[in-house]
Amino acid sequence: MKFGIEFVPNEPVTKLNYYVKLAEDNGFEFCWITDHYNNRNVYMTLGAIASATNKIKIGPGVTNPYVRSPAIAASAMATLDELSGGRATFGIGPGDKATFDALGIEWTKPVGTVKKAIAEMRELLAGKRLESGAQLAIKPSEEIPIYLGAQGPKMLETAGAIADGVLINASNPKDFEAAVPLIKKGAEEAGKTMADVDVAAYACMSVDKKSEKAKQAAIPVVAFIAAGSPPVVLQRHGIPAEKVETIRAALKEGNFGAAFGAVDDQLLEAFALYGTPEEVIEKIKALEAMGVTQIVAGSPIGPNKDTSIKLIGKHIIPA
Ligand SMILES: C[C@H](OP(=O)(O)OC[C@@H](O)[C@@H](O)[C@@H](O)Cn1c2nc(=O)[nH]c(=O)c-2cc2ccc(O)cc21)C(=O)N[C@@H](CCC(=O)N[C@@H](CCC(=O)O)C(=O)O)C(=O)O
Repeated sequence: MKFGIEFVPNEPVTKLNYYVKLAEDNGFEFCWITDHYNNRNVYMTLGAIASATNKIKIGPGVTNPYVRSPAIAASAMATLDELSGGRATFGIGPGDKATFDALGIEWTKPVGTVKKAIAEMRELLAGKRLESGAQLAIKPSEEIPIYLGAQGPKMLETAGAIADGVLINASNPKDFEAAVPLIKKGAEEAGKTMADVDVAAYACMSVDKKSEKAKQAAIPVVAFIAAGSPPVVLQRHGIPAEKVETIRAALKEGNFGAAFGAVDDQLLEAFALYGTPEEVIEKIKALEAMGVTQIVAGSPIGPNKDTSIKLIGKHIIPA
């Protein structure tokens, strides 16, 4: 099993550098930096991380083809690859509607747009010229792996067909029971096998020596995940729509006490990997049995990031 870690660049980059170096020293193989326009710039953050680390693979987890063209993203990734000594990995997804509404960007044909962007990036990163005439003057040292952030069925099939890996915002085996056959279908139709696709559980993770402390730290993140989950996901986990409606309404009013108070064990089991290292190891085994090959420790990571990164490095990664 590979291990990655996700950071949202919503705190000073110098602090992120510290956490990523700590993750590298504790055996994490990948670092994924989220990309939302209102946070610190993903590529400037990655450039700083490249200079602060020397082993961990680093990249956006995930950007999208609407806010930057494939040529601009390819230039950024070739630069990151040079800066990091060949450790660049690229994560791209269709982005989300709220972002594009705020930026006045029309969000059309997400599957087709992502497909085209990945094809153009592969061409550009191989030093080739696009039909448009675009061509990079810088070529990366190694082929940069391209991961697709996906949840929907068509996007999952597309990931299997054209990507080296897929980053799925999910923490429960039921989600991978549904996703892996779609990824497999896409891979096989493209003449690939599942061995060619790194299936990553981009999980809400919370680890602590005390299970209750880990659980409390996961609750706020689970509230937002539950509120943003489509009906198909709620049905998959047998979660009544009205339970999530209560949380959605409370979050909308800014009543975080009521929203977090409505998060119960059913929601925690569905949307988080939480508990003591021993408890989380058991949950990871269940994900592995469903075909997951990378665990990405996503927010909150635990009640205390430092402690949790060290606990994961000491007890979970070697297990
Ligand atoms: C577009 C959407 O795809 P989706 O995979 O479900 O998208 C949900 C998320 O993956 C997407 O919002 C990601 O960008 C969210 N996301 C992040 N989004 C961000 O903006 N920033 C991040 O840092 C980020 C990180 C991240 C990490 C992991 C992950 O899994 C997702 C992450 C969807 O609806 N797909 C459906 C239908 C799409 C479809 O059929 N569209 C047609 C036509 C539709 C039309 O007419 O427009 C087409 O595209 O051609 C499907 O896959 O079946």
